[in-house]
Amino acid sequence: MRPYVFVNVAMSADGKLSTRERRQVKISGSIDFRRVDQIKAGSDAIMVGIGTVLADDPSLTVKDPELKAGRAARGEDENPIRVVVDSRGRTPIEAAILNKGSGQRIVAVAGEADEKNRELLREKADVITTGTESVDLPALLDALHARGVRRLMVEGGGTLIWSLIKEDLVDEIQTFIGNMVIGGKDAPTLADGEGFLAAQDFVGLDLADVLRMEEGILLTWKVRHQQRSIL
Ligand SMILES: NC(=O)C1=CN([C@@H]2O[C@H](COP(=O)(O)OP(=O)(O)OC[C@H]3O[C@@H](n4cnc5c(N)ncnc54)[C@H](OP(=O)(O)O)[C@@H]3O)[C@@H](O)[C@H]2O)C=CC1
Ligand SMILES: Nc1nc(O)c(N)c(N[C@@H]2O[C@H](COP(=O)(O)O)[C@@H](O)[C@H]2O)n1
Repeated sequence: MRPYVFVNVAMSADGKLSTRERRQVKISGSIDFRRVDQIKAGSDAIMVGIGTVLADDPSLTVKDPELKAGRAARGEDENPIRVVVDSRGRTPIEAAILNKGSGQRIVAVAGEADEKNRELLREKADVITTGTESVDLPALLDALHARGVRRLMVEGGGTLIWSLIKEDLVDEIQTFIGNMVIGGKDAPTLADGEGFLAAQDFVGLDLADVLRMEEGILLTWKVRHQQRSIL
């Protein structure tokens, strides 16, 4: 069993999540920021890859005091469980995600992670080990479900999202598309990794919603699970 998995990212008009130097870019405005805060507050857990932690040092906390209070009133921690997918246990011990705000943290590592790194991370987070060289994502989602996670938000980046899509583990994709071109063939996109080659492997989507927002557009896609061939 796994949680409902939805991806949320902001991208430029040319589909980039940031610059080729992987520097964080402000793509969306205050209305989208508020929307992201709301969907975060409505999630049981929020997940990012280690690339995002090293590039952006995000806290992934709920920002609005009313949304935090709403979670507390429902008997939940102020923040959803924050999960880093980090095979080698490279999450810096001083990272914002491990230190800012209350709530549980999980660092998901693979079997080959250095034991010293794991020991250090255990001071700040639960460490879940799955897979050998890289994190076994189906097993991780299974472990999160066993801990009560039913709704999982994935904030990026492109490498992690690609793996989740490839393994047919994503149910919904929300993208805010902003009014800028970032460019660069090496700049991260929604789904990096090796990509599919054959049309029958492409992931089919149903357009669930289109919303004009500030100077951009918010698209919501539902993933068609059944129509894909086995990878
Ligand atoms: N605009 C937006 O909304 C957002 C933009 N971003 C941007 O995205 C960029 C970061 O993305 P990216 O560099 O792709 O990094 P990711 O955050 O996607 O992290 C990828 C890393 O996760 C680790 N990992 C472990 N197991 C797996 C697995 N099974 N599948 C995939 N990855 C795994 C790997 O590192 P290892 O082998 O060491 O474990 C891998 O390199 C930054 O520039 C950031 O600013 C990020 C989030 C949102
Ligand atoms: N929704 C959204 N809009 C943008 O314009 C962005 N640049 C991002 N980026 C991601 O949001 C995360 C920040 O989290 P905290 O504010 O530190 O909690 C981080 O992962 C960015 O990459 N998102």
